[in-house]
Amino acid sequence: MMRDDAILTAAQMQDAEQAVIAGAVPEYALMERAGAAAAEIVWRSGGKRDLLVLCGPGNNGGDGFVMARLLRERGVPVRVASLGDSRTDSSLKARAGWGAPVETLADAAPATQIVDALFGTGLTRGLDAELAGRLRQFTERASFTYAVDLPSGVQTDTGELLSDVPTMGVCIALGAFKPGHMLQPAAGRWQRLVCVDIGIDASGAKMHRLSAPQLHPPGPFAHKYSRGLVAIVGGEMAGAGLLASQAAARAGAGMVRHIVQEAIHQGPGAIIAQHAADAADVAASLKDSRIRAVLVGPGLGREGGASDRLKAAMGAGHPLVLDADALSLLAGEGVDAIPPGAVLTPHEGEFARLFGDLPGSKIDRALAAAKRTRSILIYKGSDSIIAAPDGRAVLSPASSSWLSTAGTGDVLAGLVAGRLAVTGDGFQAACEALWLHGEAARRAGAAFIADDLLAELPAAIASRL
Ligand SMILES: NC(=O)C1=CN([C@@H]2O[C@H](COP(=O)(O)OP(=O)(O)OC[C@H]3O[C@@H](n4cnc5c(N)ncnc54)[C@H](O)[C@@H]3O)[C@@H](O)[C@H]2O)[C@@H](O)CC1
Ligand SMILES: Nc1ncnc2c1ncn2[C@@H]1O[C@H](COP(=O)(O)OP(=O)(O)O)[C@@H](O)[C@H]1O
Ligand SMILES: [K+]
Repeated sequence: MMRDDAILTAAQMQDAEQAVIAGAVPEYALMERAGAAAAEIVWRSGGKRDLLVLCGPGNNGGDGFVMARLLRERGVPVRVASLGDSRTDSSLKARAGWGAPVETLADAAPATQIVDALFGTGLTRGLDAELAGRLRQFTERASFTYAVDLPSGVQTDTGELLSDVPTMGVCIALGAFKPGHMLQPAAGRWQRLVCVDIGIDASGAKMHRLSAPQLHPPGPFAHKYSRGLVAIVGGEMAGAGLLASQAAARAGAGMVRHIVQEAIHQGPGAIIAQHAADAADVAASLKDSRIRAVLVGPGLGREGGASDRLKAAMGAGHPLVLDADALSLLAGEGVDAIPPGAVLTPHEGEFARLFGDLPGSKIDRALAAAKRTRSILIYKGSDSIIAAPDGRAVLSPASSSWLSTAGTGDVLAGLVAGRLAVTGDGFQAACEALWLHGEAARRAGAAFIADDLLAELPAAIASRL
């Protein structure tokens, strides 16, 4: 049955649909389910306001015809405009079920509500300019707008906009999310995204939407070491390391040591500053079998002894989180220098420096990089992706754009290290950290700075216990 966080590509969706059809559910029955579920959303949202359904030639258009029929039965004043003939058996059947006149897109008058059932997963190229323009006109004149499965013009598997796509009110994903529902720039093209069950089995999906984690308070016999000791190897810029240290501590680690280059104590008393002037000192500081995670990168710098400090951190044999300057330094050496099993947190620039110009969607690129390095990747951005070498991927729905401020990446890296120390599992730690990061940003509201995220973490964690 439907997992409400599964993400399927167009081809995987087709396979899932074929599996249901092979189980003796006719394709048209699936279309009826899709149309009924989408119609229910329109009904709840727009009630009896006048509605124009725009139908394309394929099964997306078929869903539109089913919606039109069902909403007419509920007393909604419905009109349908189509691009031309319906070209699939199921959509012809749905059109026959509508059984009323069909207008042309050129002649149809606007309406208070618009359903875009022009193209879904079968889109092969952008809408021609005239059609895209007409869709935009209808959308701009309507108060309620709905996209069936995907807004027409969105490439299902990459989230690219193949033609102009107006922002819709509600996007109704059918049966499972598609990559285009999570990836930019498509992911900004609606105000609300819902996924409706049409009875396909997505339990084998390897891609999921990031969901709220289940966290646990420390047990009664917990102590600071049992909860996880994190070491953060800093360098030139102590501020970034401090942000990361506090995030690691607030993520639930029992103790955080900030291994600093300059012997100046900065930051809250709970963070233990440990002076390590050079790489040998760093190596000595990390000779502690109680350490469960080492983070290196935030504030490390790239000059002077930064590279040696990085090597000392990587050589200590503890579970690793590599961020920021660590990634840039490693890019200079080639990806083979990255120890397998680490968690890497590159933004777009760091990713390009490390892996060059990989082909495919952002998901394809993240998965290829995870496989190549045998590491867990958080490929950051407004559509962050967590990828594992075994092909698992978790996609974050767009989080607060206020995160685009200096230091938020350091907070994320600290959260990953903290959760890694607690859980011992890089993939789980990445998922928990990314969710906490987004949730802290949501709670922080507008115009926050990276430090403000730290104060929101206890409440974000408390909400998931
Ligand atoms: N296959 C199934 O079992 C089900 C499919 N469903 C719906 O079917 C959709 C996929 O249906 P289809 O595979 O028929 O594809 P679509 O309905 O998305 O569109 C494909 C048709 O449009 C044409 N086309 C593509 N891009 C075009 C462009 N830019 N300009 C003009 N024509 C273009 C194609 O040649 C093809 O004829 C899903 O998104 C979903 O809405 C649902 O009914 C549920 C069941
Ligand atoms: N427009 C945006 N919308 C949502 N999240 C964003 C946006 N821009 C950046 N982020 C997030 O903010 C963080 C920024 O990290 P990074 O680029 O490493 O910055 P810094 O190194 O200054 O801390 C990442 O987690 C990234 O996913
Ligand atoms: K559509």
